[in-house]
Amino acid sequence: MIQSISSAIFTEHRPVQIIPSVLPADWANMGQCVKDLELAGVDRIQFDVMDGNFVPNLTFGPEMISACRKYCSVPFETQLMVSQYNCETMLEGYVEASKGANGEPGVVIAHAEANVHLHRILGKIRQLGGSPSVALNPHTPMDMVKDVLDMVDHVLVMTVNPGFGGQAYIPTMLNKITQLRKTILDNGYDVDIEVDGGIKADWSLSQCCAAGANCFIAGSGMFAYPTLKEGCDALRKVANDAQNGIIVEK
Ligand SMILES: O=C(CO)[C@@H](O)[C@H](O)COP(=O)(O)O
Repeated sequence: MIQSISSAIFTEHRPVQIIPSVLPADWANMGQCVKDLELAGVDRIQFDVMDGNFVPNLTFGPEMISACRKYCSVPFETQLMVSQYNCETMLEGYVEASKGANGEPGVVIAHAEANVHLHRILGKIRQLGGSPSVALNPHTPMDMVKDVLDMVDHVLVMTVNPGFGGQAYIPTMLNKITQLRKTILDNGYDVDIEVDGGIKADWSLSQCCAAGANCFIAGSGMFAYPTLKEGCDALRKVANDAQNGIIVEK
């Protein structure tokens, strides 16, 4: 692994956030897992919500996520990899389940491809007391969300096709991240960029950070370490280095 010192593309950096996906956790001990993740120093915890329809896999409902709330106070986020019907009918439950320990807004992520009425869904998340975010599959261009950037707190760029953990990072997403960050900066929006899928404490995270992402979701890239703290620290170090111009080359 060669490291080079070069300037990151953007000089205005937003705070780095390390966000584990709980897909690789022991689901029979999820309460203990979110507690351990909090102790490891993560900024937020992501629950991958899959409905067996929008993606070919089935995971957590709002009750399961709410049941974890009493085990930690770190904020939650729910990525709704669900069809429009499920998104609309269960939205309130997911907004509630995502809320913080003191009722503060949790991040609720709607997929651009799943929702014909994306503008309405994002507005509803805010109205219900959530922090709205929009996710883009690898094939979806950033133009698809250009006109909702004023409504969201985050945009999530998928760096794998959604549905499963442990897949290989898709490096061609870097251009989309750069374009998004440029559009956000040019318009003066207050929006974080999240990346999700195959993100590890190596060139994958480093180059996404240099392109303008500041929130890093990692499943296998976090749980592969002997301890969760080591995983969290390794991811954070690569991100901090990248923001300081130390970019890891492939
Ligand atoms: O949303 C997804 C997959 O659909 C991601 O959150 C992955 O679950 C992250 O896992 P790794 O790729 O980091 O193992």
